[in-house]
Amino acid sequence: MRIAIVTGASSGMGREFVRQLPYFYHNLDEIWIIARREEKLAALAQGSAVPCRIFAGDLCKGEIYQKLEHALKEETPDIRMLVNAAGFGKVGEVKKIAHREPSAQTAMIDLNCRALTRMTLICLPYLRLGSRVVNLASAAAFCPQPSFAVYAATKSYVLSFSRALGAELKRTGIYVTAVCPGPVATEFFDVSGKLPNKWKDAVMAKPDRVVKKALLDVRKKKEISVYGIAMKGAELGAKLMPHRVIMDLLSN
Ligand SMILES: NC(=O)C1=CN([C@@H]2O[C@H](COP(=O)(O)OP(=O)(O)OC[C@H]3O[C@@H](n4cnc5c(N)ncnc54)[C@H](OP(=O)(O)O)[C@@H]3O)[C@@H](O)[C@H]2O)C=CC1
Ligand SMILES: N[C@@H](C=O)C(=O)O
Repeated sequence: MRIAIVTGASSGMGREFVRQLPYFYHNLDEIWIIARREEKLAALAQGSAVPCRIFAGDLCKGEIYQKLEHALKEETPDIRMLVNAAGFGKVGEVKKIAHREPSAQTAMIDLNCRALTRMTLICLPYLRLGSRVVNLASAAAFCPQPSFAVYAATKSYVLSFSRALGAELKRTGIYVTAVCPGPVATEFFDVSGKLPNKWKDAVMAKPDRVVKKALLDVRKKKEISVYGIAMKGAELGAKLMPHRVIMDLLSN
């Protein structure tokens, strides 16, 4: 059985991957979709061109992994693609977020880093020649971001992990792509709170476009997928400019 697994499938870019995957992979038997909101997953499954298997659960808790591992052992599928899209951010200074929502920042690390890693480790034995791992990092991975500190740090982890894993797996014909968009119009900002920088509104991208570009880059076996000229500029800027200068710019 040939499958794709998508976390964070109930909204935003995860959902968009599920919608677009059948056009990029014509021979998928199933897409396994993961998130907490079962009703959203059910609605997505209903309109899907490929049968979807729903795994409803919290990736910060153990139960969902047990369900998934059980299903993997039963089916021994060929995972053509794992998309790790589940993630969230919180805007604000570290101390203020800690006061307002004491567990939010460690929960961010649990989901954005720990859960993504755990999903990858569980799926690795089922990846074959030509399989892909697609990790949703962010342009926030390129440089530390005041008022987005923990979030940007988790995304640096995702980018670093993805690149190193990709280097390890390349010889086995498995390719890893870190997707690094700037702001994308999804439910992300309902959870994260108001954008820290006004210019981000001006470069807000549409999720279907970001995901289409990501899937094209995945096909090309690209290590990093960056959507749009503004974020390509941000990537280059973070390579050329001292991060202290960028952090000062972001703070103003
Ligand atoms: N939007 C943006 O500007 C950008 C987003 N990203 C990254 O892209 C990824 C997707 O974000 P995006 O689509 O924008 O955001 P959304 O908020 O639309 O989607 C987040 C997804 O993660 C799932 N999720 C959240 N918490 C958990 C949990 N504990 N267990 C299981 N699933 C969970 C949500 O489902 P549910 O609530 O049903 O569990 C939802 O499906 C994230 O990693 C984000 O950091 C990167 C760059 C830019
Ligand atoms: N890239 C976005 C989040 O990941 C942002 O900078 O708002």
